Amino acid sequence: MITLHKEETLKNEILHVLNEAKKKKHPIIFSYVTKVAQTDPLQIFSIFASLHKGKRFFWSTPEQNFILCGVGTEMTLTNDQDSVHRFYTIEAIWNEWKHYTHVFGQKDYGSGPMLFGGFSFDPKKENKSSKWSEFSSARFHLPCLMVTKHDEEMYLTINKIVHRDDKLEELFQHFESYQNMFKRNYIPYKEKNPSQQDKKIYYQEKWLQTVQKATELIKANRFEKVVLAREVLLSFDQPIPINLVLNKLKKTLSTSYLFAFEVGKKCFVGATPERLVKKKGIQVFSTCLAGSIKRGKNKIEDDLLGEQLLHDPKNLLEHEIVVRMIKNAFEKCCDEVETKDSPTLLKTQNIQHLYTPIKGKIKNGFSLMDVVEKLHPTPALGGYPKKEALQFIRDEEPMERGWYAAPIGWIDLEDNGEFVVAIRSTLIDHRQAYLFAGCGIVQDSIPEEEWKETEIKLGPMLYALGGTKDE
Ligand SMILES: C=C(O[C@@H]1C=C(C(=O)O)C=C[C@H]1O)C(=O)O
Ligand SMILES: [Mg+2]
Repeated sequence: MITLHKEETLKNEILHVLNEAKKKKHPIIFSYVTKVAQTDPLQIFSIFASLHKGKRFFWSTPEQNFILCGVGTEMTLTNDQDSVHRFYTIEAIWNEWKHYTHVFGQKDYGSGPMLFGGFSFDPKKENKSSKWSEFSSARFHLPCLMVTKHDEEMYLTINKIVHRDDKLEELFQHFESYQNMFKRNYIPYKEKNPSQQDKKIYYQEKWLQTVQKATELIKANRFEKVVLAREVLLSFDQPIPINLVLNKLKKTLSTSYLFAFEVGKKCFVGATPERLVKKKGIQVFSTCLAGSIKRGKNKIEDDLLGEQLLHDPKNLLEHEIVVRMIKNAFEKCCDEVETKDSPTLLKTQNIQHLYTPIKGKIKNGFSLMDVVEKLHPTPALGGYPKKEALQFIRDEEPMERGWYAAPIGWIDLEDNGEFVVAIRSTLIDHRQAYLFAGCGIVQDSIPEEEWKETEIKLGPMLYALGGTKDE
C-alpha cells in the first residue's frame, strides 16, 4: 500500500502530468521511481510470467552490480529498415519523447524511463524461415515496470503513458496496483529442467567447406578476416523455462553479461563476455575481444594455454584486426582515445580470449547510437573490410543470424546506456532452442580447429539448457 502522504503527492503529480498532456496536446510518459528493498530481480521475471508473458527482459553485468528486469511494454519502437536509418529512427523517436517525459522520484543511473532492445545482425539478409520474424531489424521496449539493482541500491520504476483524457483516479489505481504486484510474496522456483529429446547439428560439411573457401579468398586478398557461425537445435519434451536457464547461466558465468529479451512466444537469451559499447555521461568504453583457446584442466595447464594464446600469430592477427577497426571508429566520435599496446587474457568459465579494453570521451554532437552504428559489426563478429566480409556471410553462411552477434542493450533519457554483442546465445521457441556460435577466420585458419572452437563456445549454453555436450 502507498502511504497517505505519498498517496497525496503522487495524485498531485499525476494531476500535474494530466494538465501538461492537455497543454502540450501530446501524451506524456510519466515515470514513477522509488527506492525499494533489495530483491532478486529474476523473481520479478517469474512473478510477471503470465501477466506480461512475451514482454519481459533481463540484463546483468559481469560483476552483477547492475541488473535490470523489465516487464510489459508501455511503448514499443520497431522498424525494419535495412540501412543505418534503423539506428537513427529509434534514436529520433526517443529524442522526441524526451520533450514529453516526466520523472517523479529519486532517479539514479539505470532507473526511470529507458528503452531496452536491440538490432538484427544484418538487415539486408533475406530470411527464408520465420524463426526470427518477431525480432525486427530494430526493436525496443519501454517497460511498464522495471527494477534496477545498482550496487547496493534497488529502484522500482513504473512507466505509464498519460493521455489528456485519462482519469486521475484510474491512473492512480494503475500505479497502486503495480506497486502491490511488485510487493507480492516471492515464490520459490518450481520449474524442472525438461528432458532433451533431440539434438540437430546442422551442415557440418558445408560449414567446414565455407571456412576453407574463406581462407582461400583471404589468401587472394578479397578480405582479411570473416566471422563464420553455425547453429545447433535442441528439442525438449516440455516448454523451456527461461528463469531456469538464466539462473543456471548466472551461476556459471561470472565474467559475462546475461541478457534475455522476450518477444511473443520467443525469447532470445545469452551470456556474452563482449561489450560493444558503454556510455556513462561523456565516457565511452568498448572491448576488443577476439582470439580464443580452451581453459586448462588445472592452473599450470591453464597458464600454459594462456601464454600460448598470447603469442600465437594466428590469434594475434584475429585480435589485431578488431583493435585497429574499433580504435578507428572511436577516433571518429571520441576524444582522448586510450587503448593498450598488447592484449591481456579474459577468461570465462570454459574459454580464454585475447582482450583489449578501449575508452574515450564522446565528442560534441555524437551520441551512444552513433557509436553503436559505427562499431556494428566489429571484425569480431563480421570481419574486415566490413562490406566484403558481410557480403560473404550473407551469401555463404548456411544460417540466419537474426539477432545473434548483433547489439542488444539499453538507453536512457540522458543518453547513458550499454550494448553488448549477442553471442553465446540461444533463441528459445517453446520446446526448442537454437544455439549459435561462430569464430574469426583468418588466412591460417584450419576448418576442423575452428569447428572445435565453436564447440567450446556452445558448451555453457548447452549446459544451461540441460543439454548434453557437443560430440
Ligand atoms: C563469434 C563469436 O565469438 C567471437 C569470436 C572469437 C574468436 O574467433 O576467437 C572470440 C570472441 C568473439 O568475438 C561467438 O562466440 O559466437
Ligand atoms: Mg577465433
